[in-house]
Amino acid sequence: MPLIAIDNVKKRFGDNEVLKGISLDIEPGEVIAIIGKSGSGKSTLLRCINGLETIDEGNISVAGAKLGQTELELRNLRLKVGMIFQQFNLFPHLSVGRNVMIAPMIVKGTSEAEAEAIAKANLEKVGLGHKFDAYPDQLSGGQQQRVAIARALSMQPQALLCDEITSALDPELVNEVLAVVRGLAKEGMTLVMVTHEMRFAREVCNRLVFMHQGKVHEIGPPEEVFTNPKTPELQQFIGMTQGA
Ligand SMILES: Nc1ncnc2c1ncn2[C@@H]1O[C@H](COP(=O)(O)OP(=O)(O)OP(=O)(O)O)[C@@H](O)[C@H]1O
Repeated sequence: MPLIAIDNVKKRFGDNEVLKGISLDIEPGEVIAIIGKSGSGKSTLLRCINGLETIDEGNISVAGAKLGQTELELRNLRLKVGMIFQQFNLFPHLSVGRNVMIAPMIVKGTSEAEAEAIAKANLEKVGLGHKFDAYPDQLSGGQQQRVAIARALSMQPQALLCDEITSALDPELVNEVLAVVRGLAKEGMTLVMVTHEMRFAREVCNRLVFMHQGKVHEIGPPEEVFTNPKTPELQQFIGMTQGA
């Protein structure tokens, strides 16, 4: 059974139909990169999977449970699927450790002692165990994004959605974040990433989804998609991103 099943999903903003019938099954442990031009609907698709946007038609289910549209159902969904954004959105007045502890404590009622243990383990995992008591403004952007990853992991999600998580970083900080993602992929975490890091997508992802004008235009293993694009739209996109 797929972990995430997306079936003929349509999404409109006013007259603008942004997702025009997306179907995609994501298996447990798969690492999927979503690529495509600006405005093709990549972020909207991720936000629909996480219930941050409602859908107009179709179905999404996660771990066999259909994505409902009530606030409670969406909240339960967000417990299963974590999301990391371009902006790290850490609380500046809280220490790194508290930033990671707070979601499980508030959302799940995890005890402070348990939340601390989980936070420490996840900060270790992203290479920042020694920064537990530091504050976000004492960290580089790459380190802050790694804290955001630890924060998402602390909710013990079944899948992680990553929306251009390295786009706000200086180039020299990109690799430390991608290394963390690579580690998660190796451990078997299900990952769906919107990314412009083509080399990373090629090396780490099982499948690549090329979106064009609100549709899955091409899909397949990265080698196949990159070396044998079937449509002129993908050929043109690959030409645009060469060297990325
Ligand atoms: N909240 C919103 N209200 C109205 N229109 C929106 C909203 N969010 C997205 N859109 C529109 O939906 C379309 C797709 O946007 P989306 O952000 O999903 O594209 P994208 O492929 O992720 O692009 P980018 O690479 O630039 O982030 C765009 O035309 C955008 O203007």
